[in-house]
Amino acid sequence: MARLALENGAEVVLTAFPRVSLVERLVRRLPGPAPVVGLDVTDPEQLGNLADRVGEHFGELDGVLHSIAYAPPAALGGNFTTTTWPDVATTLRTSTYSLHSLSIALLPLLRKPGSSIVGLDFDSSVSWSEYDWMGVAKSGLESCARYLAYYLGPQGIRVNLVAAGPIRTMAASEFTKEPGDDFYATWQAKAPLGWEADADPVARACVALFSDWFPATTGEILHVDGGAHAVG
Ligand SMILES: NC(=O)c1ccc[n+]([C@@H]2O[C@H](COP(=O)([O-])OP(=O)(O)OC[C@H]3O[C@@H](n4cnc5c(N)ncnc54)[C@H](O)[C@@H]3O)[C@@H](O)[C@H]2O)c1
Repeated sequence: MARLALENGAEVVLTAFPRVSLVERLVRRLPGPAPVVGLDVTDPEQLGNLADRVGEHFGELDGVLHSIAYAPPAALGGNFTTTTWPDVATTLRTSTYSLHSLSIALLPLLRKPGSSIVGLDFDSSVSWSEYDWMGVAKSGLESCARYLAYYLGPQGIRVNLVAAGPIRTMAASEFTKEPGDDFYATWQAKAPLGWEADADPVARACVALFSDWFPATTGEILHVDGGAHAVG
């Protein structure tokens, strides 16, 4: 996403957790400079000074991408019926409430009217084997996005989600650990357009939602999954 935005002339600031140095190393591979600020989205103090820290780089933001999720292993992987509240709470705080906390923390910097918040979602209209409490968190994320759309709309700020098909990332490997579990192949077979588990179409959809090509769209979930959500 950052690569695509930079290639298209945007300026980008990235947040990093847990290690800023790791993201700074990744940034060196990008086609242009992108400042990095540390952010634990569950830490009220870091959220409280986020606008100041980001503001040191850019006085105004055209958009915010929420690409944050975490669930402890005990909240994933078939543990749904035995997960305890502290693990559920961590999942919801990091993966659901963070859309609210990140958006509100950066609200002073968001251009009004005309800016856009985009979050990454995974279809939560059905339960998925192994996804467990992250599925619940994504349902909450979808609702949170609709409420933010309602409350921020009058300031001309749009809030939308991109529901992506599965992409091979570190986080995704947490719930596709079983050797015979070829979730990706199943998805590819189901999707009318096929599905290469490639992040590029997902990044393109995010950039489109940030652009002025969706000026009247908010509270929406845009599926970028090869069409898998639409077929039984
Ligand atoms: N990989 C997939 O198949 C897939 C599919 C649909 C949606 N998504 C969503 O895309 C987003 C990115 O996930 P990913 O798969 O690229 O995995 P990832 O592990 O690369 O991304 C998760 C991100 O959350 C950040 N994070 C975790 N805890 C944090 C905290 N306390 N404070 C701040 N940041 C924190 C991590 O630093 C990491 O950058 C997530 O919202 C995920 O649910 C992923």
